[in-house]
Amino acid sequence: MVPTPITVRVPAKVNLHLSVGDARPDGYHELVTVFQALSMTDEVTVLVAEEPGIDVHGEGADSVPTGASNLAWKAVQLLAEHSGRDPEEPGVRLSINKGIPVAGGMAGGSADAAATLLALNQLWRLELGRDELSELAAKLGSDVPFALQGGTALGTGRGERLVPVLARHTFHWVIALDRRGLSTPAVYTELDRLREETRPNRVGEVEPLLEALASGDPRQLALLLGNDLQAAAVSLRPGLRRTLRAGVQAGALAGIVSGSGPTCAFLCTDADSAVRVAAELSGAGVCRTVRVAHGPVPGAKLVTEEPAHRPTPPQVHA
Ligand SMILES: C[C@](O)(CO)[C@H](O)COP(=O)(O)OP(=O)(O)OC[C@H]1O[C@@H](n2ccc(N)nc2=O)[C@H](O)[C@@H]1O
Ligand SMILES: Nc1ncnc2c1ncn2[C@@H]1O[C@H](COP(=O)(O)OP(=O)(O)OP(=O)(O)O)[C@@H](O)[C@H]1O
Repeated sequence: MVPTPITVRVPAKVNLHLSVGDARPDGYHELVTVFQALSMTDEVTVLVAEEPGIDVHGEGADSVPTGASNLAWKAVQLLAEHSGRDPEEPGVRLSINKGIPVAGGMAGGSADAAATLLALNQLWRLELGRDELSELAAKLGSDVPFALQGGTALGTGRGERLVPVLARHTFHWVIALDRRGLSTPAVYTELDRLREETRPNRVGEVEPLLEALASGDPRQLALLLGNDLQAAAVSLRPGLRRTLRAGVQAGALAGIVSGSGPTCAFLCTDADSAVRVAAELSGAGVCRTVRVAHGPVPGAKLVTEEPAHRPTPPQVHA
C-alpha cells in the first residue's frame, strides 16, 4: 500500500537579539541570538512518487528554486543518505506552500528543510528522535534547528546550538515585507566591511532581554530589541530606515530588521494595537505588504487531518 502523504506546518522566525561576533576561519560568525517563532507558516507535504521533484505554491513561489538547490531538497538527500537510501532516487515528491516571505530574513528556506526532515521521518518510519533530527538540521543551515524546535530560544555557535527560553506572554508583531529580498551572506559581508571602516554600535548583553521575556512585558522587551545585522541591511537597502520610522510613527513600541532583512518586525502592545499599526503602516507606502503575527508558536509539527465527519455524540434527553 502506498503510504499517505504527510504534511508538516513550520513557522517563520524573528531574532529579538542578534549579537554578531567576528568572522571565524570557516567564514561563519559567532552569534548570540534569541529566536522567536512567529505565526507565519509554510506547509510542506511529502509523498511517495516515482517522478521526484518539488512543486512550490503561495507567495513568492516564482523565486523559489525547484531543483537541487532548494534547501528542502537538500534535506531529502541528507535524510536519504542517513537512512541508507539512494539520495539521487529518493522516490518522493515535495509540495511546498509558502506563507513565509522568500529571502526576507525570516528563515523560510530553513523552515522548509526542517519540515521536510520531520515529514520524511514519519513517511519513511525512521523513528529518529528530536536530537538526531536537530543534528541533521544543523548540517543544512544555521537556522534549521530552530525551525524544528520553535518557541523562544537562545542560539549560540553559528546559531545552531539552542536552549529554550521562558517567554511568559504572547507578543504581537506587525511584519513589513519589502519588495525584493536580501542575500544573507551579502549582509554578513557588508557588516564585516562596515566594521573595518567605522565602529557601528554593537548590541549589548543578552541577559536583560531574557529577563524582559520572562516578565512578559512588551514595553520592557521593546527597549531591548537589537540586531547587529541591522546596520548592514540598512546600508544595502537605505529605504529600510523610512520603514522602521514609519512603524514607530504608526504606534508600534519598537521596530527591528528581522535577521539579515529586509523584512522589518514591529513589536506592539497587544493584538488590537497590532491591527491598528498594520492598517496605518500599509497606508504609508513604505513596503510591499504588511502582516500581523504573534509569537511564540511551536516549531515544525505534523498536520493531522480533521476527520471530515465527526460522529454525533449520543443525545441525552431529560
Ligand atoms: C541571519 C540569520 O538568519 C540569523 O538567525 C542566520 O545567521 C542565517 O542563517 P542561515 O540562513 O541558516 O545561514 P547558513 O545557510 O548557515 O549560512 C549562509 C551564510 O550566512 C553567513 N553566516 C551565517 C550564519 C552565521 N552564524 N555566520 C555567517 O556568517 C555565511 O556567509 C554563510 O555562508
Ligand atoms: N525552500 C525554499 N524556500 C525559499 N527559498 C529557498 C528555498 N530553498 C532555497 N531557497 C533560496 O534561498 C534564498 C533565501 O531564501 P530564504 O527565504 O530562506 O531566505 P531568508 O528567509 O532570508 O533566510 P535566513 O533568514 O535563514 O537567512 C532564496 O532567494 C531562494 O533562492
